[in-house]
Amino acid sequence: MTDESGRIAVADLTKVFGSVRAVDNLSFTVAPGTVTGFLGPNGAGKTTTLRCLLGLVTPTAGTATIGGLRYADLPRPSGTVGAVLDASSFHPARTARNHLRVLCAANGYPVQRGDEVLTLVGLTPAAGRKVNEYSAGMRQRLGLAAALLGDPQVLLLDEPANGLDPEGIVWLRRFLRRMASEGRTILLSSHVLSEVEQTVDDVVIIDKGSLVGQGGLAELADGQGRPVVVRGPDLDRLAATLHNRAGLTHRDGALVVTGLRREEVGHIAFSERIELHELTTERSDLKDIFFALTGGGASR
Ligand SMILES: Nc1ncnc2c1ncn2[C@@H]1O[C@H](COP(=O)(O)OP(=O)(O)OP(=O)(O)O)[C@@H](O)[C@H]1O
Repeated sequence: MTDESGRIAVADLTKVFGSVRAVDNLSFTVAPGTVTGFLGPNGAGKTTTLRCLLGLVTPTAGTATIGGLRYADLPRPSGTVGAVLDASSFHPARTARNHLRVLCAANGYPVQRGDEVLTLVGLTPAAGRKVNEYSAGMRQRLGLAAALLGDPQVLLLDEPANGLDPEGIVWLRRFLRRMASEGRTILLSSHVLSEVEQTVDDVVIIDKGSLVGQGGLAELADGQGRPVVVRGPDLDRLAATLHNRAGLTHRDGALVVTGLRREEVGHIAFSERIELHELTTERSDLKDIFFALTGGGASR
């Protein structure tokens, strides 16, 4: 797999439905080999963007491409991109195995490919059961199996954690990590940050159709100024040294410093010969970052 063939590029994308600007001049790229969370409140424009990438919606302006090509121009669409937009649209009376056989026949894949993808998603023991007996988590897996039929370089998943129990979320996380480690590009949407926080490397955050943040999780968290927690026997002297350079609070015997990076606090302590027993960056609550960027709640 070459890098460029699996790169997702959304450039100046706008989609207007009547009076609603569902996507508003949105630009971002997603690199192969990563799992990227596409985040935003309900109605932010995530599904519309994914549908533009899949050629299901015609952009009002701008482009949404995979490997530099619009979906309609891909020489082997199902071998390039697999998608799960709605994991409930299966024929209820069909078994999972039969469902995949129908898809294999329709797309020109050998029938055994259906069984291969069922194994990949761990559904082989339930392959002979009717889909209407499937749980929400099993349907998600079946949707993924169908998306994988063409061994695509890119996976686009709309709210894949929906309906999954904690065990299912752990499974999905491992599965997507494996897919990314094979060089695939994974873009998954969610409006529930905590569901994908442990799964994604990078995030693209949108609100009201526009980009409000993009980057690695740590990078975004740092941008919001994560507090630095310091412990040691001489915190009063450190506080006196820092008091006009940073925000300071005392908590549980520690000094909590805001407005300086951990390295800066460490350097100042070192140069003032102040002994430290702990110097850590507080784990930022991504939920707070998300809310700070989007204002929280539904966009429209
Ligand atoms: N076919 C359509 N016709 C009219 N309006 C639409 C259509 N599709 C989407 N919209 C509107 O565009 C906006 C963005 O919707 P979209 O489904 O892309 O958001 P989303 O971020 O995926 O939301 P959710 O998290 O709720 O799935 C919403 O206001 C929605 O009502």
